[in-house]
Amino acid sequence: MADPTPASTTRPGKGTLAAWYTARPYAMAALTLLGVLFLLAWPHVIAFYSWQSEYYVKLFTGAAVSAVLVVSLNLCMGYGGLMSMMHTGLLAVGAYAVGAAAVEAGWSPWIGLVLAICTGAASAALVVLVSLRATALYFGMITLAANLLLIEIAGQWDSVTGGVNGITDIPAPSDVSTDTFYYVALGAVALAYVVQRNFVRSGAGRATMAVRESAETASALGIRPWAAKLRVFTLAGALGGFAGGLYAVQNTFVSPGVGAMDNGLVLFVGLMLGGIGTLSGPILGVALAQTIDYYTRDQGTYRTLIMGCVLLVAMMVMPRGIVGTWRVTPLGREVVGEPDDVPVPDEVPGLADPGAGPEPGEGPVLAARGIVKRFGGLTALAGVDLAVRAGTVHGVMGPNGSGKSTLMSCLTHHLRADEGTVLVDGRPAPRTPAAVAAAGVTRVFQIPHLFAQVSALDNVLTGMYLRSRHTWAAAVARTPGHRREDRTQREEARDLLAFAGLGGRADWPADALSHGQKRLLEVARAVATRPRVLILDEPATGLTAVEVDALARLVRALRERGLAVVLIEHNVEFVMRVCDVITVLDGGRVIAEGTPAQVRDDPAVLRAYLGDMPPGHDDRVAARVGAPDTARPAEHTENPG
Ligand SMILES: Nc1ncnc2c1ncn2[C@@H]1O[C@H](COP(=O)(O)OP(=O)(O)OP(=O)(O)O)[C@@H](O)[C@H]1O
Repeated sequence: MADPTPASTTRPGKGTLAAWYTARPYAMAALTLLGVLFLLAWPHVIAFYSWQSEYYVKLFTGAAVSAVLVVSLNLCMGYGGLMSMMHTGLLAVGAYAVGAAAVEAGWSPWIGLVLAICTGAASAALVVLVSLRATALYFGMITLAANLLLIEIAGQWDSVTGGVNGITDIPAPSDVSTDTFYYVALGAVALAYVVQRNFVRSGAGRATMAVRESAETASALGIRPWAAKLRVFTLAGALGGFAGGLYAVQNTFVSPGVGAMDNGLVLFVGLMLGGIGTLSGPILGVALAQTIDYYTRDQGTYRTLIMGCVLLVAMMVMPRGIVGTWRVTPLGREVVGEPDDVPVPDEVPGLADPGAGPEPGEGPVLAARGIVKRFGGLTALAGVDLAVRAGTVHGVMGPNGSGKSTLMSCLTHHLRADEGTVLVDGRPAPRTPAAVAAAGVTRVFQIPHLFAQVSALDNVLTGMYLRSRHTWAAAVARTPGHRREDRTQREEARDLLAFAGLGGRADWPADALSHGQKRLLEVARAVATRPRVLILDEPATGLTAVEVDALARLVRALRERGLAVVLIEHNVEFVMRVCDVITVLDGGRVIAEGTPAQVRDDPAVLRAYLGDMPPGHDDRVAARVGAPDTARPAEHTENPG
């Protein structure tokens, strides 16, 4: 099964490798089937060979419980980018939930397992909620503190946890033999794997990875970083609690020692050895780590040392882990189609249906009133007004450092203006960038902000996050409604890519595209949000003539469908070609506004670009601003801002 994050790609080609690429899915399926059959047959096989078969079945059950826990760790660290040092704590929380339910309350351990999932999720959610503003490093430290706190609570809360002695004699569910429980644990691993896979392939999973890559970009697509973190860590907590519940049932006891940090070493070894951020790697890795742990069981204090060395070597020699490394070898690479010429469609269905929020009225769809922005002693914007109307391409020009990007950041609330207001449809814009995007104002940054490791298609699908009508729980359960929506979104994303001239590269990782293709992909991803205002910050930089044409076609198509496009651009020819209105900034002030023809001949604009010059030197402007006739009288609308 291919992971959603292709590490490296290759073309089908010819010869032996091509034959291998054809045979590979079958070979992988056969290998997986063999592995599954071996695991299913294990209790019978070992009963045949050993009189200690129950011990070995329990050993495998323990490994399965660790596999559930490592899937949980992979979800938050690999896909969510959230360092967790509290996974042994989550194991303990789940184990105590089962212990307390079964021993203290006398409930069935099965009910205890449900309770374990809930308490694991609640503990993880609480940790995220108290660390919303924490950076990655501090988040890791907070989880470490949380783990210590959980162990302390377990040791002190005698009436529920049994204090330092813990809870013993947790009854096994009736009629469940060692072998049956082994199969239950195997089923739990399969369930955890499916939950993980469905989540990372859903819109919520793509949003999680978007936040991991860049919270700023994710916000511009309407993804709330805190919500994405809360979601993935809560899901990881639920799986961690589930693993803890299984642990308690298997071992029939739980004590504060279960949460001890050193128990987590085997998890980290498994995660790094198998391949963090891959679907199957961590499960394979934890199986290997458990095997090493088993064979070093008689080494006393050296056992931890050996594990530590394995972790170190794995990280130094194979930082991608076994699965990650396999996937960058010629044999394991993801095969993508040749970049064939997919015809450019005349229509993209989704484009005709722009925008969240109310219908635009007569007034500007996006407006700035008196925006002032200072960086220390530097006034980057000194009272800028801007009014962007639906169905227009509004250019924003100005020399370097004139404040264009700062203005865009203030419009989308990526930066907070010191003075002034931003209005969307005449009403004050929401406070956060994600909420501004949700209100229909999307932005493409000056420096490409793509999700490099995922495919072009997945990048565009990430842009559709806001439009999903299904919850992440529906995505994890793969309900029929969610599957239908997924199919429709994929078709639309492919159409959009084709419309942007990237039809043949939908399955390529974004990283493998040329600079110009990356810019176009970013625009396509922003269009996928179906904005009503699309802000493009220097989109034509570094594009070839063909790519500039594709961009111009896209921009015109958006205007025809009633969108407002705000275009910051230094490519004057491009601006003159596609813009209806142009605002020119200089020194943080609006110095001119009008049609391309008006702005082109404006003396203030000429001065801003060329400095003061003697009369009659307007011909220099023809080269700089692209004016065919510089002798025409200036008719400009000056706005001193
Ligand atoms: N985060 C920041 N901290 C300090 N100064 C900043 C910051 N961002 C921008 N500036 C300054 O504000 C002024 C306006 O910068 P801005 O990037 O908005 O200009 P621009 O017109 O977009 O320029 P360019 O065309 O080169 O991208 C510049 O003097 C810049 O150095």
